Amino acid sequence: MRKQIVAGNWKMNNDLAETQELLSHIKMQLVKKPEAEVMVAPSFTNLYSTFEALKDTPIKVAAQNMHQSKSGAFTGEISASMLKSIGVTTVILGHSERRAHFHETNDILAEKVNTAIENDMEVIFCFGEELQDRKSDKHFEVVEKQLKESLYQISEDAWSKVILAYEPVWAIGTGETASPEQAQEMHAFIRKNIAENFNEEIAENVSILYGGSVKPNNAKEIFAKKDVDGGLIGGASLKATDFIALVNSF
Ligand SMILES: O=C[C@H](O)COP(=O)(O)O
Repeated sequence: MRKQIVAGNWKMNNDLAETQELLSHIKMQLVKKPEAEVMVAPSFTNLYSTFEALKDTPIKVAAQNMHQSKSGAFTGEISASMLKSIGVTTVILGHSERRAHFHETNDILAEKVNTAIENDMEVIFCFGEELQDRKSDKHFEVVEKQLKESLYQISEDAWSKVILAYEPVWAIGTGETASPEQAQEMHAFIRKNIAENFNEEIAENVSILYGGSVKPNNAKEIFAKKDVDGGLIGGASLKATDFIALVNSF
């Protein structure tokens, strides 16, 4: 049975004090044990304090990125072992903002995925088409290429460490959401593609999150779709009441 997950990607928002405040509101409002697995991904500077603050809660902490190399002369970068040394064992890879602004290609992402798996880390692998891809009816092709070139090199065993996050770029931070039907159609395509390239069991067990302008007023309908196992949330995860509403949207 695959997991339902709500993950908040805080992106480059919130300093230390703001992070502490958001965390205390989230903790206060999380009154019942969530049915879904809950995660938050703060900035690197707030990772350790967030990890410490959430120690006694069911909320997991994820990093927003990681370098593919073990160590070395990579000024400004963070390695898998650095994350693990502070207790963080989940990392978001392939977010469209990393692809667009930091030139992360499918090849680089394949290396990052491999490094994370070698380090026994859990990966939230993000992918999704741009607006022109959808307009020209290339969205399935683009998504398949992203998966094939960055993820399908992993072993069957490694899939237990993978969470997928389908995020159509045209829906991120734009207020424009994929319709529940569009999300379901793509998630079903992804699951079928995994079954064809690996097997049915892997395809059935992998959680596929949707991301892109998910808000408390549209989450229930999207999360109710058969192949949508939760969401990777940007903007709405920065407000405790909205985030908790999303956590309770199943
Ligand atoms: O990682 C989260 C996604 O980029 C979605 O962001 P958004 O909810 O602000 O559209």
